[in-house]
Amino acid sequence: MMWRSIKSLTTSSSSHILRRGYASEAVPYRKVAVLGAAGGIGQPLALLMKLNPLVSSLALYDIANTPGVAADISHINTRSEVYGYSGEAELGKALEGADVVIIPAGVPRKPGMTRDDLFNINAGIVKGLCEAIAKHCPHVSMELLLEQVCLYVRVNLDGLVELYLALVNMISNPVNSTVPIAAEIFKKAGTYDPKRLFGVTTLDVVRAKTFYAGKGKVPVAGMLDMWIYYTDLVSFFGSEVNVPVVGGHAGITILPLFSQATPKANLSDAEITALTKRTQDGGTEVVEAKAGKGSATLSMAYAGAVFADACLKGLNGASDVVECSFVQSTITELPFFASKVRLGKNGVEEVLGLGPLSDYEKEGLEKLKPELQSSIEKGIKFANQ
Ligand SMILES: NC(=O)c1ccc[n+]([C@@H]2O[C@H](COP(=O)([O-])OP(=O)(O)OC[C@H]3O[C@@H](n4cnc5c(N)ncnc54)[C@H](O)[C@@H]3O)[C@@H](O)[C@H]2O)c1
Ligand SMILES: O=C(O)C[C@H](O)C(=O)O
Repeated sequence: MMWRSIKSLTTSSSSHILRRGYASEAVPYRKVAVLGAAGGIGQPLALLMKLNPLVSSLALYDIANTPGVAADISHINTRSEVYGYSGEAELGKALEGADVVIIPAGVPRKPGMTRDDLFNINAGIVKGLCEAIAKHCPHVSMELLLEQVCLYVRVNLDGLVELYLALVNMISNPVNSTVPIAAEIFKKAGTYDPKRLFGVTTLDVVRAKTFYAGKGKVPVAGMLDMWIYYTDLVSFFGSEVNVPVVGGHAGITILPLFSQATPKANLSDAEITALTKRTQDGGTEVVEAKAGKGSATLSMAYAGAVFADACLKGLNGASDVVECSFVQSTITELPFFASKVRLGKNGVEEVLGLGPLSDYEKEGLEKLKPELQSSIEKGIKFANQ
């Protein structure tokens, strides 16, 4: 475990924490933990995070099978060091000092199931993991820290002052409920910071972009991105098409805003309706195609890696990073809502508004609210019972 001093934490986003000669001067030390790392999403996500040069240390945790995954991935000659942690007794070590914690732990759907059908199993898994996050890597704001300094700062065995902080990227379904569960667990532990909890809805955006580009006959990714991919992994993630997706992450709560898509494509109302439905049913399309062997894993790993990369860039001081995510929000009457979010050194720097909606999108927005509200309430109730 590599501990960080309070001095290094305060300077980490702008300069240099060098580790064993791997990092360049400009890249701060960053630890990413993946919980559920041996699973269908966890393995390819771990691979993509290993390719990300912003990652210094990669902690792979699962209830079983992580030693093999970690050994395998650790042989890849990229910057980060890889550690495998297996079983609950090792969870604390996996989490300690993490900057970003990604959670793809939990059971996936089978054909005929809704995401909410996963609630009974996944709610308990997420609750347990969030209790551990609250214990081992809670973030505290400077304000809270000054108020309650004794609670959150401790001196480690080497005499260094430690301050834990993490951005939590929740992938486990049903995201519309697991994010509120996490928020309640963190509140109970006194560590909740709404700027640091994210429901990962990037796969909806990824799908909307792909389907829109296909139908609108616009390039899905710039040639430059492809070229950079082969020459410089720093700029691996990126595409030309942009489509915001708002609401939540299940069925009609997924609301792609094709009226705001760029570049503009000439699509009829019927085509927009079909694209909206396909985006909302994208998860089910994969579940049915996999015919009982799980849900989206590879596209989700890509989406999870894109989102985690955005979080890391924000933490490192970039001020122009915008992604859609399901976060605590006041842009509608619902307490959590997915929309464009500007990321920065503190996680969420700004929850961006919805922008101008078409009549079709306004209708979709009103339709999704009752379902999203009830999924949020279900999560809150579960966490407090
Ligand atoms: N947010 C999204 O867009 C999105 C997309 C795809 C899948 N998902 C969800 O992600 C979850 C995982 O899907 P998958 O296909 O990787 O499933 P999977 O069954 O292949 O993998 C899940 C992994 O979680 C592990 N796990 C279970 N309990 C755990 C615990 N307490 N601590 C740590 N690890 C634990 C399992 O051992 C397994 O390795 C599902 O809930 C799925 O619905 C979300
Ligand atoms: O559909 C699922 O169950 C998995 C995931 O939420 C997805 O959108 O692919």
